[in-house]
Amino acid sequence: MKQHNIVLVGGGSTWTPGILKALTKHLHEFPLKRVVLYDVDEERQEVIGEFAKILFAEEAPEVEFTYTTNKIEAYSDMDFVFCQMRTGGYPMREKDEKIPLGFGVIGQETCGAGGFAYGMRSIRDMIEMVNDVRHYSADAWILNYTNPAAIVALALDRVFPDDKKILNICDQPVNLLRSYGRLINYDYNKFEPTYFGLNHFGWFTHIFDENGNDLAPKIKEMILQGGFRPVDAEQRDQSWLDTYALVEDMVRDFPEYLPNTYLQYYLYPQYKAAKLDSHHTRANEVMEGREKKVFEECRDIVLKGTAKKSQVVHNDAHGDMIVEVAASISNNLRRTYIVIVPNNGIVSNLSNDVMIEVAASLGINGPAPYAVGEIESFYKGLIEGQHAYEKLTVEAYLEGSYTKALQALTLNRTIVDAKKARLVLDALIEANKEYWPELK
Ligand SMILES: NC(=O)c1ccc[n+]([C@@H]2O[C@H](COP(=O)([O-])OP(=O)(O)OC[C@H]3O[C@@H](n4cnc5c(N)ncnc54)[C@H](O)[C@@H]3O)[C@@H](O)[C@H]2O)c1
Ligand SMILES: O=P(O)(O)OC[C@H]1O[C@H](O[C@H]2[C@H](O)[C@@H](O)[C@@H](O)O[C@@H]2CO)[C@H](O)[C@@H](O)[C@@H]1O
Ligand SMILES: [Mn+2]
Repeated sequence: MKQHNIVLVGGGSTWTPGILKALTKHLHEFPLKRVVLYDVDEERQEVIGEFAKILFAEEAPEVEFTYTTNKIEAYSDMDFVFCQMRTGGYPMREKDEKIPLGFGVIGQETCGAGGFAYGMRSIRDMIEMVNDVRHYSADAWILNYTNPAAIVALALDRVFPDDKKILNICDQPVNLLRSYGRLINYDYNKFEPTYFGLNHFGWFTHIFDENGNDLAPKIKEMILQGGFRPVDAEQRDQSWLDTYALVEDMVRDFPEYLPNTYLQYYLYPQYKAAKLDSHHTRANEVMEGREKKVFEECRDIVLKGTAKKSQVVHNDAHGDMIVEVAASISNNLRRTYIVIVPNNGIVSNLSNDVMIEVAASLGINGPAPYAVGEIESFYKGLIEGQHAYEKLTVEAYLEGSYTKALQALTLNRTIVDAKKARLVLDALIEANKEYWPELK
């Protein structure tokens, strides 16, 4: 089996320890020659990098491991680029969440005005990353987690239409599958799901078992009877438990399909905005929780000189997914994952340029998505509105257009009112001066 060279862009991310753990766990199907962590923040990179040295020495000493802030070292001679950057970091995420809430609309990492602001920041760095990678490793696969994945995917498709080796992914569908598995006490690995939508904006239509029975009706029934919790509920903060709990309301109101958790921001925008605390948002929860814990534990591991029994290298769907996707592509395994691809007729009544999230078989030539066919009016209407918002966001960035930015936010279901959209947009422009192009 081929031994791979891989780089993690955003090597100082809170998710890096989990991905590294997944890499060591999957060596049998995804052998490694060289692993590089790359980040623009030297301090973050050093903490995670020093921890990773210990992890590899203990779990896979044969792997050449380095960390760097140098692009040439990071991107030269790579087979896979795993990308998970956050332009502006958590302090900007905090503004994305708090500024819209100050105007009474949803403030969320990837949805609504917050997702718009984050998207406008991510596009610039993501374009730069692809150009750099292609300069130093023309054939590398780029697997991207960077959010908002829907907007990033659309922007990269626009700017690099002929690049067939960029794949945008999200772990939320597989997290939902794991959570359904826990709910009905069934091995989620045996599920065969059908799913359609945009990223953070989709539905499971069926969840088949290995005998061809659709388990979706049973899952919906159980949710209606006893509520819904994430597979790793014991490790979740309260805000995520609240988010999962509201799936019950969505299933009651719209019982046809099983919704992605993120749809609640669009289906109940006023109710959700009223529930969110504009003084203490998810960004605060993460900075006080996951970020603090990951960095403290990594420092502690370095002091102790061992990563054995560490909590920080706990492994979940996030780490597993990106490594398994890489293994499926590299070894032509043709396993099925839910990924983000150009529509090109997969949902037959949506336009070709929509970046849809669907089940696809992943092999050496990339994703081969399974056909979905026609979708019904409710879903088509929601998706087309959201796609128009995403497209206008990308165009606002590429053209430096204030009008398109205002159109995008007005179309977003979490805002709707154009006067409110203008107020939020102006406040976000002020907060993002360092990152966005000038909008005229
Ligand atoms: N698609 C998904 O389902 C999914 C799941 C989890 C996280 N994410 C995304 O993964 C990313 C990381 O999340 P996090 O919460 O760990 O954030 P984080 O801030 O802890 O980590 C991001 C890292 O990226 C670095 N960075 C910023 N700009 C960079 C650039 N241009 N080049 C290289 N590195 C850069 C930062 O310095 C930071 O260390 C975010 O975009 C997040 O939204 C996506
Ligand atoms: O609010 P955060 O930073 O904790 O999470 C935001 C991300 O939420 C989803 O990711 C899940 C992930 O699916 C799962 O593996 C698990 O570990 O928890 C995460 C949430 O904490 C979402 O898919 C991502 O796009 C978000 O960035
Ligand atoms: Mn996601």
